[in-house]
Amino acid sequence: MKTSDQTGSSETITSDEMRALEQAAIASGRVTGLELMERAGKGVVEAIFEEWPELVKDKRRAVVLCGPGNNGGDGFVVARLLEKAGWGVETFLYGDAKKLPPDARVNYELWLGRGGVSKIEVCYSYRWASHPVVVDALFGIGMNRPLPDELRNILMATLNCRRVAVDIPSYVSSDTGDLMCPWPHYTGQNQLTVTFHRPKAGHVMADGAQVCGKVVVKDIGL
Ligand SMILES: NC(=O)C1=CN([C@@H]2O[C@H](COP(=O)(O)OP(=O)(O)OC[C@H]3O[C@@H](n4cnc5c(N)ncnc54)[C@H](O)[C@@H]3O)[C@@H](O)[C@H]2O)[C@@H](O)CC1
Ligand SMILES: [K+]
Repeated sequence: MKTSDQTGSSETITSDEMRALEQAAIASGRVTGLELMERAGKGVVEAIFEEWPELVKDKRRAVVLCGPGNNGGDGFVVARLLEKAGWGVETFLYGDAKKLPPDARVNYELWLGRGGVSKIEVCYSYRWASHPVVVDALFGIGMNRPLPDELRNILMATLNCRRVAVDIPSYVSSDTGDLMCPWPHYTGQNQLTVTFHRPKAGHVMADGAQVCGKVVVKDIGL
């Protein structure tokens, strides 16, 4: 597992420490949650083009799977930035848009201005081969229970795509690296994981060290 660290230090931090850092930065007035989310989404898109430079000129199709929290919010930023770069982007939302947290809701609305959002159920019968890039923005450090089967089945169907996990694959616990659903251990190939500020234990420990594939740490100015 390689962590190409761009923030000068690669020791891991816990999800609680990350949340505390984010809240302190926001409380200090130095930055808003929305700015952090924009930087996170921008970091994911940068990492995609750094990892697969051939995708820069060859505009591709991407699918972004957005969850009910701020990880989903990052996904809507990624969708908007890829679409702005000329990509065909489809987004799917797991959860109720009306219940999205504020920063995620803003980015959901911003995305609506550029493209539609489908219910995640549409993915069950998807032809993934025509979508070489799938972005997993379902759950990040807020994942607190096993992944529902229907989401696991969707993610399993994308194994042959270029897979991009926002913050962490949604089936890996960020504090332990344990798999949060039955998941094959060999699936680190063509998996890019883009996390923020520092790696988390889940990127380097236990099964997470395998299934996270290439982990890139992007600075979001914390
Ligand atoms: N200001 C911030 O807080 C920032 C957050 N960021 C992103 O936000 C993420 C954390 O966002 P949240 O704290 O909203 O948490 P998540 O977006 O990771 O997920 C939380 C939501 O999913 C639900 N959930 C958790 N596990 C579930 C499961 N197994 N099945 C079904 N529902 C489940 C929770 O009830 C909650 O509604 C980070 O991973 C990162 O991607 C970044 O944008 C940086 C800034
Ligand atoms: K994720």
